[in-house]
Amino acid sequence: MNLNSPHDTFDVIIIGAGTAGSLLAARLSSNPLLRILVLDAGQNRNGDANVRVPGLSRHLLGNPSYDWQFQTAPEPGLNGRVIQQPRGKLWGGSSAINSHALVYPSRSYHDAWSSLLGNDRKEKARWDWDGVRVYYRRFQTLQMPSEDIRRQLKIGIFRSEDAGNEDSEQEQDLGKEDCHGGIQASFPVTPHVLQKAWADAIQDLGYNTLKDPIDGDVLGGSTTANAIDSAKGERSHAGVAFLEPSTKRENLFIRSGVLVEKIQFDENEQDGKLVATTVRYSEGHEDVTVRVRQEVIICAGTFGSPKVLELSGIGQRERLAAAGIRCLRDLPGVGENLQDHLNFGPSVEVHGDIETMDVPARDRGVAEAIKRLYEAGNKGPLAEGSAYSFSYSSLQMFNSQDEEQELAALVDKTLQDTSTAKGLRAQYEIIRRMILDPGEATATVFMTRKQRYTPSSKPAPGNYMTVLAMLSYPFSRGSSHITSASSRISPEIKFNYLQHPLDVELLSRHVIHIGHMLTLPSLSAHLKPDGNTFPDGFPRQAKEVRDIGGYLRQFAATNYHPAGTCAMMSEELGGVVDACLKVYGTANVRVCDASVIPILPRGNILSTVYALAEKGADILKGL
Ligand SMILES: Cc1cc2nc3c(=O)[nH]c(=O)nc-3n(C[C@H](O)[C@H](O)[C@H](O)COP(=O)(O)OP(=O)(O)OC[C@H]3O[C@@H](n4cnc5c(N)ncnc54)[C@H](O)[C@@H]3O)c2cc1C
Repeated sequence: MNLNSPHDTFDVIIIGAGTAGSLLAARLSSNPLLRILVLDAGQNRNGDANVRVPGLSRHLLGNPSYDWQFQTAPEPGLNGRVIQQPRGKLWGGSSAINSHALVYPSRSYHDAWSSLLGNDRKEKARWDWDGVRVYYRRFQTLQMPSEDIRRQLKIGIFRSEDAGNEDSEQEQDLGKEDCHGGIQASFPVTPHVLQKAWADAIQDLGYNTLKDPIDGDVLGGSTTANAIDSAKGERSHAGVAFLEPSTKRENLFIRSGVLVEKIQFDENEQDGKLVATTVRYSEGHEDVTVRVRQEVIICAGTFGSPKVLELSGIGQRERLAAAGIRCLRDLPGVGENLQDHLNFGPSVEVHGDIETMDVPARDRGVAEAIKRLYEAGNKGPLAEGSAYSFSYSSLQMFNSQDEEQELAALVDKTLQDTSTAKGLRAQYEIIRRMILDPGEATATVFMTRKQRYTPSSKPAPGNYMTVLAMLSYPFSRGSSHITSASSRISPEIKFNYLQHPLDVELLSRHVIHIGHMLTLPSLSAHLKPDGNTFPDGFPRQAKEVRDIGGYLRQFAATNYHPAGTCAMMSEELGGVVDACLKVYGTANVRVCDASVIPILPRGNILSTVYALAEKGADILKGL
């Protein structure tokens, strides 16, 4: 490879054409003066039916044509279970294989994120709510349903962020002002009886606010958006929304099916910082080296980004030595601080005439009819997502004053007994505040219209809804590290799920609350009297935390939200990137993807990844 060839020299090299990488490529390539190269191990599968059709997403997971197929080491807190961690290996990355739900974080979450940066708070790189809120609208276009559906599903009013006057008509105009990005966000087209029942139940509980879900203040919920283009009945992901339209630009180059091995640095440092000069990748059996003039941006995801850094000599000195890699920068935070959202809740049998997703799973004829309906006009259950019914609840919502005090004392005592490093202490203090603040959610509770925990591989008879509590801010932390100098070997991944006692305690308390929700007339009217509850033996109205822990260890599942392995925090707290996404100790290497999220947001994280990529693009463009 002739490195002097102008064809192999780029101003910016983006590693990973996933969720964040595709968005960044689109935004940065709007400047025709920048010659940009995007590298991804996966292929362009934008036209593939399994990717396009929302209801076929189950065919993507565990399939090497789309999925990296990561898995954890046996997890001691989950009875030694090995947890599958799918990650997208295609254009659009994990946004092209995920479950579409679009959920937004809270104002104080972002304010807390910003506090982890210490004094590194530049005006243009602010990560508090005021510094980021506009980006939560920019990546998407809202496709609002009819008035009738909005009423039935109690969908909040999205308003324009910058209209200024709270009362103006424009403010109420469903967010047309700012929401004009490539991702299409839609709601159920044909509301299901259980989705309506959910929205009613949330209202009966008194916490459907009908407020704008993107305004940072919402506690409560009802029906959330999915990243689905309802006009086409197709998944809307970063590969199709951002990367594909940008391929027309002559300054954007995309190389698919190539595995990045490492970044290489100049022998001379600049002001004591490493200067990236080339990126090496393999294409089949050939090694290729490309030169970079300005920036290398790693967007390889929560497992991929720390791996690229470690293979390039940036990470924990001892780990790199053990893998046979020369350490160029000892940066202890690389690959640490791994966290994920875990969920659990009962599957309960509903009346036999309520058609849930169990019916096509069991009955081939029904599945064929649904397929034909889709083929005839991209409509029907295959055109919609599987989870729209959400709520964000705080334990404080259900507690008496005495119970609140008891919870506060328990949290304080447990945290006193848990010794931690400085960075984690700062995070724990934030999580403690979230738990004790009645205005913050401690769990996302959501409903799917199908059974889980089926004892055999075939769906059990009967139709079900499953109500799950997902702990918003877990305390347990793990790591993802290389064990070899070969880029072909997967990292060793350990989450230490439920290792922290408060995770078991808080998730169990939310599961108890699900039992209360199921007694509300709006939901209980749909439950079959004496119907089944899964997992087998689980008490539908569990009353005690001690009754639930064992079920969590055996049945809790991931929501597939791993984050945090290249955390944006001050270096003193164990951070890996600064407020401008730059890796500490380097002059021109940045990370921009879920790995930089220092603490998980209250709910699903896709919107945060898009928002941080939008913000990253503005930072890089000097805006
Ligand atoms: C099954 C599943 C369901 C989910 N459901 C939801 C949901 O409903 N709502 C929600 O909010 N979130 C959901 N998520 C999470 C969300 O999709 C991810 O957090 C987000 O997409 C991550 O984006 P990213 O840019 O960090 O990484 P990714 O989108 O995974 O992108 C990383 C890219 O880097 C490439 N890459 C990695 N290493 C290399 C290398 N060495 N060389 C070349 N290329 C490389 C990969 O191929 C990939 O394209 C889900 C995730 C999964 C997997």
